[in-house]
Amino acid sequence: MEVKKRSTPILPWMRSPVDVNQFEACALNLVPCLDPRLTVLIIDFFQVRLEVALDKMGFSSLFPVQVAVWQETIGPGAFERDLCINSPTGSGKTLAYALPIVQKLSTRSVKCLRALVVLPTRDLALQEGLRCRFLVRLVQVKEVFAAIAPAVGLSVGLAVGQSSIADEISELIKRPKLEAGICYDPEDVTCELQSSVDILVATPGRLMDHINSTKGFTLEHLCYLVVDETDRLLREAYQSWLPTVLQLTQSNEESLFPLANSFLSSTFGSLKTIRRCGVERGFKGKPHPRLVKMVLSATLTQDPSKLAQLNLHHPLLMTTGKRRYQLPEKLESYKLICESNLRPLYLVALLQELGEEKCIVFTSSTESTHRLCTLLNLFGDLGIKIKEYSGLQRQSRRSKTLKSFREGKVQVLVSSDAMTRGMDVQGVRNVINYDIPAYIKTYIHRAGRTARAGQAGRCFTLLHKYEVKRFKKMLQKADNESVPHYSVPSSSIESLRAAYNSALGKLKETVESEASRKRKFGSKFSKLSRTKPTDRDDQVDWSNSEGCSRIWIILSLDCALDQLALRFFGFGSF
Ligand SMILES: Nc1ncnc2c1ncn2[C@@H]1O[C@H](COP(=O)(O)OP(=O)(O)OP(=O)(O)O)[C@@H](O)[C@H]1O
Repeated sequence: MEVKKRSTPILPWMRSPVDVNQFEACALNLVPCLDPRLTVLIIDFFQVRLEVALDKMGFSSLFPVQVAVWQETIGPGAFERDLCINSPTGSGKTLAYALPIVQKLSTRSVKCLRALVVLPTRDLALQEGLRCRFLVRLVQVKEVFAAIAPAVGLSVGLAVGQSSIADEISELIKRPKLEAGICYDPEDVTCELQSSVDILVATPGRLMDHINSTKGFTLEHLCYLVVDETDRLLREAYQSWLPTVLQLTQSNEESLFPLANSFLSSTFGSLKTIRRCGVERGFKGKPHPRLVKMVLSATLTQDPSKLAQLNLHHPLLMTTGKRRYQLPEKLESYKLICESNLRPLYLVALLQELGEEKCIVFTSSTESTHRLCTLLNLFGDLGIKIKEYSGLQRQSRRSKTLKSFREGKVQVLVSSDAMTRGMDVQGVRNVINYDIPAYIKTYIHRAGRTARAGQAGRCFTLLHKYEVKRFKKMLQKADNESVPHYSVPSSSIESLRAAYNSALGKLKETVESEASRKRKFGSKFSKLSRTKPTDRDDQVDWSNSEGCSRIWIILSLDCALDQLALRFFGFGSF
């Protein structure tokens, strides 16, 4: 009997997308209308100004998705429609939106906040793993803007809660110079506050903090809103940031009546913002003032109710190929079948085969990341530097590890899903799924840490024979019908057995001593929990009793798991 496929409802505009595959990379000197200041290095010795643009970033051409978006923004499309961009990991989505925005703003005369890029994050310490992956992504996005924006006189800011809110405010808002000895009216001072940035990359939590409490912070002049990692961002409300931003940027009546507008501006100052007007299909020739939106992901949601929240204007879907999920073109996927209890052994044999190539090993939880990394380091000298990268570690430690990995001082990172989205580390040749990912989206984002920017890469998944069917079905969703089998020579496995058994013995001791340390730390922690919070977005809210009790639960759970692993040393946790 033929099984009927369940069809997911899809929005009408999604049925006729622009296929990014139709576009070819384009040399920078052939990109139409590209501001020359963005392609050359400007050095101004007198003002000690060094501006780094695309050339200096090592970019000589635009990638297909960047060309496609350029066409719809600076090219004939002229930003007439909101864009939904679904393009594989590592295909260059960041520059695809950064470049047209910077080009468009390059002619602005007054500095004010005109472009906002929002990326997801979590505010609770329990979800630190998720926070850290997005924090890295946020910084990367800011760096892309910061590499091109100064060349045309624009400045970029970051609002993520890494520094104190006071420091962030001083970076984002310019205060008027006040002369000593003069008494100023606070209202006058507030009126004089100005934005120090044209473009802001922000997390929803910190954005809301600035909207609610930072004097001089306004979205009144916002022209461009980018929602990166859209599917993740729309999954949660994040303090209702989206309805708030949409409401604050709604075109008000006066922008439809230029005379009223000029009256207001002459009364209240020289700066006025008239939202873009476009005469478009479906608007019966009426101007439609609006904020331009660009939403992006490698796994863009097709859920109508989620997309409706964005209030998109005549949206245009830009996607790669026919399938919703696409893997990078030069990614090779392999499966490696082994018994569950021998997985560490197979992993070590595989790592030895891969030699010094940069590699990320993904596990399904922070706990198994920790144990696996500890075990690998107890194997004796493998000749490979292996480090843990997990949400249970301090931010400073993670940053240090990531730096060493980028510099090639560490070859293997063992990570939970803390690194799956957005992380861009050059030269990662291999990704290994030590635990099979639960969803195709997770597979895509994990595998997407390699084979970036048109480079080749491999993704290995360790599987028990009973998992093969599920794995195959999952990869079919990304049009990956056959995943070749990768075999490790049995001689390699045999030669590692003795080292494995000894490593397991040492792991038992390590786990025991860690468990007792954690118990001690736990009692200290209860005293600590009464200390005062410093910054909401940055740290755990210690005053929040729910936050504290949740941390307690995770610590006790971790101790319990340690106990369990010791008792049943069949390594269920691996
Ligand atoms: N035109 C270009 N020429 C050369 N390299 C580029 C170009 N555009 C982007 N890159 C590089 O490609 C890599 C991937 O870019 P980016 O992080 O923007 O991809 P992405 O599509 O956002 O990936 P993900 O979905 O995983 O976040 C980066 O290292 C970036 O520096």
